[in-house]
Amino acid sequence: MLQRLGPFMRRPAGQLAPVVRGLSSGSVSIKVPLNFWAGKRRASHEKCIKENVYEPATGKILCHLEPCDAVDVDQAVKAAKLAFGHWSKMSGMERARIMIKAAHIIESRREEIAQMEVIDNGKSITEARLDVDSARLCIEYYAGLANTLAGNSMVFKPSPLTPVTAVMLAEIYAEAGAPESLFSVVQGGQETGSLLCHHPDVAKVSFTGSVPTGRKIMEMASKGVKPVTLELGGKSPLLIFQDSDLENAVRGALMANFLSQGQVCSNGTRVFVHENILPQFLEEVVKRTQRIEIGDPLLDNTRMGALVSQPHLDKVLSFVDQAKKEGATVLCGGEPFVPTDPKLRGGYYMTPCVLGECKDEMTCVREEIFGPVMSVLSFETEEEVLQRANDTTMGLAAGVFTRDVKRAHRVVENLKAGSCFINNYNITPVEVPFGGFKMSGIGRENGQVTIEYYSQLKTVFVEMGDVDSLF
Ligand SMILES: NC(=O)C1=CN([C@@H]2O[C@H](COP(=O)(O)OP(=O)(O)OC[C@H]3O[C@@H](n4cnc5c(N)ncnc54)[C@H](O)[C@@H]3O)[C@@H](O)[C@H]2O)C=CC1
Repeated sequence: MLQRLGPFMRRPAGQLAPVVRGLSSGSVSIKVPLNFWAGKRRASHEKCIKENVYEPATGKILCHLEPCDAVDVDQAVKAAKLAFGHWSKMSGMERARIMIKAAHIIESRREEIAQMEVIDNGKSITEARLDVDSARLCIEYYAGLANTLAGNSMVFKPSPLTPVTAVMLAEIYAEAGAPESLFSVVQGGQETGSLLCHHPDVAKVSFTGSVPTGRKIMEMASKGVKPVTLELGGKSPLLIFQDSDLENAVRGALMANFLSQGQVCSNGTRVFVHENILPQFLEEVVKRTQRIEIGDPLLDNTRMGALVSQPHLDKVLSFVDQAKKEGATVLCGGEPFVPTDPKLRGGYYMTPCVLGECKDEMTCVREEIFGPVMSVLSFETEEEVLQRANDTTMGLAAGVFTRDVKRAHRVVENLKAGSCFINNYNITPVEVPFGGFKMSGIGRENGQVTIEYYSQLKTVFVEMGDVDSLF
């Protein structure tokens, strides 16, 4: 494993903390370039201003980001175009074999990739392992479909806050035998992103991020009349009826709010609870929220790691302050958290928060916070809660807890959201399409339908007889 981690340089031995299954928080410093095209890692061609990238768990510098400029983006796109030529001439079976090989490599390097993801992103190792599994399953699923279809090449720009693991994926595809530059990585922020959107050889733009940025992406893509897939933000409702299994409803509410420190687009952050069960629900949900183990995300027993950056942590905490000013009650959490381990003191931690006495018009109920903050609201009737649940510009996901099957289906039929969950939340198997209604996006990821968003239909007429001319 350490050999595989060769490119990631460890700090001097004296600074090494006890190793947790190979890596420990604060022990990694990456010196190798993070762009990848034409078969290898590359530095940006100009000596540009390097930006610091911080490890969320410790606040230490993890690596430096060299944003790609127009020349780099052009090279990467041209190389991807060449790769498309090779890939699309291969048989479906050959493409599927390469994808399956990539999935095997991911499986064999699961722990190493998961650890780098934790170091890059700050989420707990338990979640990161599941993420690696879902990446593998996704590739396996589409390998199954690849047998009969044409393939694409892709130039991927990760978030400048988490640049590390996408390059590992690029290396894995190369190792699996994919044509050079089939999957390339260019690093950078909005300028690099807009260069990609405007590049004449980019045929399709797929974007995951916030609604305001998604709007800009769509505008840019429209200049070249390019199709877009947009996976944007949410403010999803979770409806808990009086006849729910309370234990499962509480579990569902926690899963709907606190995975990845609340940085999950589909989170059910507006939790509507029937007024008759509100006190029991709040007591249980607060008790369990307070028990969530916060700390070193590389430790197995940690359930909540660090938020992705200091500015983002500040933003989430300011949402909690704003909620207090607008009359919500902080039932637990919502404070910066400083772990006892000295190496984690500079990390971006907070205690998960439950807000009570929330009202529909409050900022915490209307705006996406993208942090571990659950807003709880009470309701009386099904009709009322449906109207309030749908009263949002977004529509990514929604959930309902009830023992009444008829009610469950009636409610889901009326919820305006792309993914609806009955008696569970945040389940996203790769076979099932995922995407939003309203301003939460355009198009779908996962499932067979996604193929349509990444394919062109071509109709070919072949005349076997004579042309029947009117002239
Ligand atoms: N629907 C979905 O599947 C998912 C949606 N999200 C959403 O993403 C958001 C959080 O992610 P962030 O990275 O903070 O979003 P963001 O919108 O700030 O940034 C996303 C990406 O866009 C790039 N970018 C920013 N401005 C740009 C511009 N003018 N032109 C081109 N590129 C630009 C950034 O460099 C980054 O890579 C939340 O709203 C969340 O709900 C997150 C995960 C999944």
